[in-house]
Amino acid sequence: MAANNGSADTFETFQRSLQQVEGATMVTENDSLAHVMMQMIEENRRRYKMPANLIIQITTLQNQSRSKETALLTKNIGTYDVKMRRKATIACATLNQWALDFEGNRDRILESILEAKELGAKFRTGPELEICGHSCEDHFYESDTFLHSWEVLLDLLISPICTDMLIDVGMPVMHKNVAYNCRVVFLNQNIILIRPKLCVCDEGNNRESRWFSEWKKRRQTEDYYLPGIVSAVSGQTIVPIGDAVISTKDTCIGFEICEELWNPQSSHIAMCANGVEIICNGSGSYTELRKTPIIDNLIRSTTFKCGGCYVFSNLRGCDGQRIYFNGASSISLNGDIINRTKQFSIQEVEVIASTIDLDDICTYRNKLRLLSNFAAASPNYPRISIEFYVTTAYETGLAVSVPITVKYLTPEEEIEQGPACWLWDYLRRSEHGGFFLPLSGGADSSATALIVYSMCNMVIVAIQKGDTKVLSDVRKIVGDDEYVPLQTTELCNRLFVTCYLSTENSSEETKNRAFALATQIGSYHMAVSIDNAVSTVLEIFRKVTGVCPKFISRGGCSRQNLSLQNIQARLRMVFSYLFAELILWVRCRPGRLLVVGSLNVDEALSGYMTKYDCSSADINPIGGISKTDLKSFLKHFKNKFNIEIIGDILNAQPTAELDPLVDGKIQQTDEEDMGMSYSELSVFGKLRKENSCGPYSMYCKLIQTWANQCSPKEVAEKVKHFFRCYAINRHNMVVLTPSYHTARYNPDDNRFDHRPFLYRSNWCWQFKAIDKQVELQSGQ
Ligand SMILES: Nc1ncnc2c1ncn2[C@@H]1O[C@H](COP(=O)(O)OP(=O)(O)OC[C@H]2O[C@@H]([n+]3cccc(C(=O)O)c3)[C@H](O)[C@@H]2O)[C@@H](O)[C@H]1O
Ligand SMILES: Nc1ncnc2c1ncn2[C@@H]1O[C@H](COP(=O)(O)OP(=O)(O)OP(=O)(O)O)[C@@H](O)[C@H]1O
Ligand SMILES: NC(=O)CC[C@H](N)C(=O)O
Repeated sequence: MAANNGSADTFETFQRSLQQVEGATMVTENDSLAHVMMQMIEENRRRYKMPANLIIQITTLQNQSRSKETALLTKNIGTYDVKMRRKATIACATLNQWALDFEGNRDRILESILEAKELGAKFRTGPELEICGHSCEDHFYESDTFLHSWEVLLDLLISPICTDMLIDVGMPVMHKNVAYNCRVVFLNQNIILIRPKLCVCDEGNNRESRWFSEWKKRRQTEDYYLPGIVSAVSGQTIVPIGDAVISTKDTCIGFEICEELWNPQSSHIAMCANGVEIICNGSGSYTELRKTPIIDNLIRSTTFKCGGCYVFSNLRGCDGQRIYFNGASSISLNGDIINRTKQFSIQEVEVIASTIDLDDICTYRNKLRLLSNFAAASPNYPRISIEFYVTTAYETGLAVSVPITVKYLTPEEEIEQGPACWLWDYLRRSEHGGFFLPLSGGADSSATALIVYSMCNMVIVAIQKGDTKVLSDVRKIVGDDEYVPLQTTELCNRLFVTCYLSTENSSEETKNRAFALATQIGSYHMAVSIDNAVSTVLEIFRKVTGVCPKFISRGGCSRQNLSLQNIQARLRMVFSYLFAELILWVRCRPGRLLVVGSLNVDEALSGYMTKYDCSSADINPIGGISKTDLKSFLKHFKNKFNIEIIGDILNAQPTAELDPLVDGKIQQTDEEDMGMSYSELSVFGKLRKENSCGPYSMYCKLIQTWANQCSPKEVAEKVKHFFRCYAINRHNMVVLTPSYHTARYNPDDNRFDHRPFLYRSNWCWQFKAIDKQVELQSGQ
């Protein structure tokens, strides 16, 4: 029987809710308190068309104890606010997608949706272009890429995993023959909105405007005609495409796509001023040293200035390019970061969810008088309204997420982890059996070896944490279905072959250092003499020409000297490829190894390298890192992993060891050969690329920076020498081994640093400008 004005089912639900409230006592149908409560429930239900269970649940909040009956009754009006609080759980996915891997991408998206549900979220957002992958590049010209993206979306629409959740995915969409980079928002098989990117990114490694146009019609939508395969399922023919926001029954959600956050006129400002409470940013932001705190600060300042919740969902992984997406997705509320995924991880799918009290946004914004006044005058946003609640009915027990303190990785830690993750993705995706590295015992190849070791360490940690995907990948790589790696050094031995390739000019010191490092990290190490090969090549030359080149120290000229150096260096490359191809065959394992190169930024810039020697490999994890940053990394690694030999490696003078030794001692040093120090090279490299300095402006900057150590004339000579070497050797950049993009000083000609490779190397006009300045300075 119903109690008074309440229906029987309302009363029962009320009873059940009370049972869940700690300290609450049971009530009978004729109980006076119950009577009042039932009246309230019914009234609220009528007035606000709210589901009964939601009202009951919130109402019982006030009913902690029957002994407080009077207090409760007098607080009836007050209960009103409590009932209206809106707590929403929002999920943000970080996914390791791969360009054109539609199947894998779909599965990872589904997994993330499942995880989001398990975390109690009613809304899930994901990274930019997650369906097709970010680095499809000129595949965005192909209609197949659009077709297959719709096919994946269809799979998502019909998947039972996706029901009763508002979902937002990233994919390319062609509208009126124009390609847009979009978010597609759907709910229960219906597409709610297609939101195209408003400003595309052409900075750094990004070339988005090559494939996508910006949606220029601000605050406008048009009809998008759905492909037949999607219409058949959703029953919709047209859906809105454009710059709009979504109104649910309880909040308003808006979208930005990656670069829009960086836009000085970000649309989140107008959206926030229009009452949009949750803004999702699906991102494809690649990593660079020291970049992550910059992104977090942008996000934090967004919600600090405008209030609201900003959900930044980034990609992770090497999706087929030199860049690495590092994850570090975050959820920010009213100026604080409240949740965040890891920066660098080999976990393919990582979902975070936060519960936020949306009323905290109203309160925060209401206090921002500047925003409120701006908002009062701001024009309206087109709203797509849906019959859906993002807030949850059973919210009383939901704890809201609180601000967290983010601990940022140091640049050294970024070098330890970023390239290691990139190598891991490259290895498993290219289906190789491991890596081969010519290990000289010098700083560069040793740093490279340590990055491979770091990769093995991350794999071990992930497996110990129960990551079955990582375990199955390792098993595939080593060709053993039963294999369970237990220790980093043991895994390193399976995945990593190092080789010291000596000539008569190699010293015992470097040989011993290479051996010691290999032993300490556990790599499968070999020491091979290539002297016979060098003499055989020279003998062929002698037979053909009748002469044989000599080192300067043995009476030859510099040309002969150089050729003798280059033979050794280039033969090392030949042997590296031979061993990489066959060493797994020798070890009775299937497959072959990837050759890893270890040329650094400064050598690339100055041209202190032999074209097609060990600088030519399959991939290079340190090709975008300067010697200065590499040395700090080595120091950090020594302390963190306790690898003693790194100390000796750091103390050694960098040397190519291509000139003859005298009494077993190294005569040649890199810095003497190059005529500049590595620290000077780091300065030149940064000014050239990051500050876009030509010779003249570099000189002008350095006469100030180096005022205490060099005269203007000396500065001029150093700058001129650098630019001469750079101009003569720029051709090397064209054939640079693909390397992990690390920093903004990267000289990679193929993607990041577009320059000619045939220069007038005397820079006569530019150098005259410098000379004039030197004269002026000297006359002062
Ligand atoms: N503008 C241009 N466009 C296209 N190609 C151009 C070119 N200018 C020269 N070339 C060609 O490029 C090639 C350059 O000669 P290449 O054989 O590379 O060698 P090269 O540049 O003559 O000398 C290599 C230098 O690197 C040093 N090195 C070598 C190996 C290892 C290390 C170490 O640090 O461990 C140092 C070595 O001591 C020497 O000083 C030649 O074939 C030349 O004709
Ligand atoms: N004896 C060697 N055995 C194996 N590889 C070598 C040997 N000498 C040179 N290499 C390869 O050639 C690359 C270029 O040599 P380079 O001297 O520039 O680097 P490094 O020896 O590692 O470091 P550093 O410049 O500090 O001496 C090395 O990184 C290494 O891969
Ligand atoms: N994909 C993008 O739009 C990149 C945006 C931004 N400039 C970044 O580097 O993170």
